[in-house]
Amino acid sequence: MSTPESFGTRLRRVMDERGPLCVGIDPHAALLDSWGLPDTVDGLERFSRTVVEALGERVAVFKPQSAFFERFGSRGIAVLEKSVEQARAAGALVVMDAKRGDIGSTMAAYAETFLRKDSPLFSDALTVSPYLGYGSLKPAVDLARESGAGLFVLALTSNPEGAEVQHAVRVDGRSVGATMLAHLAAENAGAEPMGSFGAVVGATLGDLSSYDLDINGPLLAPGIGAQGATPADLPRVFGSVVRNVVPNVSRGVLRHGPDVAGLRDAAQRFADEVRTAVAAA
Ligand SMILES: O=c1ccn([C@@H]2O[C@H](COP(=O)(O)O)[C@@H](O)[C@H]2O)c(=O)[nH]1
Repeated sequence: MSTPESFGTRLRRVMDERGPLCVGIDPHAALLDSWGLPDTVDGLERFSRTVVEALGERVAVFKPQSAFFERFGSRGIAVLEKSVEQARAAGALVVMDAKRGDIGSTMAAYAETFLRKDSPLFSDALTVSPYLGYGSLKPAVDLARESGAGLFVLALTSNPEGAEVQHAVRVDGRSVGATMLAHLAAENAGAEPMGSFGAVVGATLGDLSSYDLDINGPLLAPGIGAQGATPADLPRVFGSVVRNVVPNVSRGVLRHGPDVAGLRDAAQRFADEVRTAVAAA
């Protein structure tokens, strides 16, 4: 059996071709309403299809937020499956934002759901929570390697509440967030052009120079737009690893729909601002 091309390799290529922007597919009830859509499965389907059709051939990555699909039950999950398929068919990579994390034996089932090649919800990468211990993620790490998929591990999240856990200092003097980054650096050691095991690090967090963000892997950076960060913040937050950053914008783009030109213009504006910021770094 041939080894699949790794997520890190595929991500680097699409970032080089399209720029690094990741657009979130977050069908909030308020957004459905502002788009003139009902808060129903039909509204969910029209919203998601519009986003993918507008941006699928332009952005590097889509990040569907699973919660907004799950709230509609099995029919919402069916829309999510279709959206993933359409996004991947358009050449974008899909990072499923489901933030899964559990004891290893259950984690293995989550991994089967999102990281097994023939699963209906197979995604190029999955967000995972390491707060049952990094080692509990091993089934997902192993299956991601086998499938050529990736993970984004919550290390330093964009929300202010995350600090009480992630900045907590262990007996060895290292913070919890720094420990997660160190695990990821070990996972990605020697990978070229970069590893497949990324960290979630909020663009909202200001100066992170006390953290070693050089994990030889991608850094998914939510927080731009609705949460107040801007592309211009990226060099200050990420320093020398800014070229590994996948900046995520969800509501900041989505609020410009349902007009396709509005969505495309908004995504292009963010993409241009990211390019300018990264080039100047
Ligand atoms: O630290 C994190 C991790 C994930 N998210 C998710 O990203 C988007 C952000 O949406 P915006 O509308 O651009 O604020 C959303 O799906 C979050 O669940 C995050 O914000 N921070």
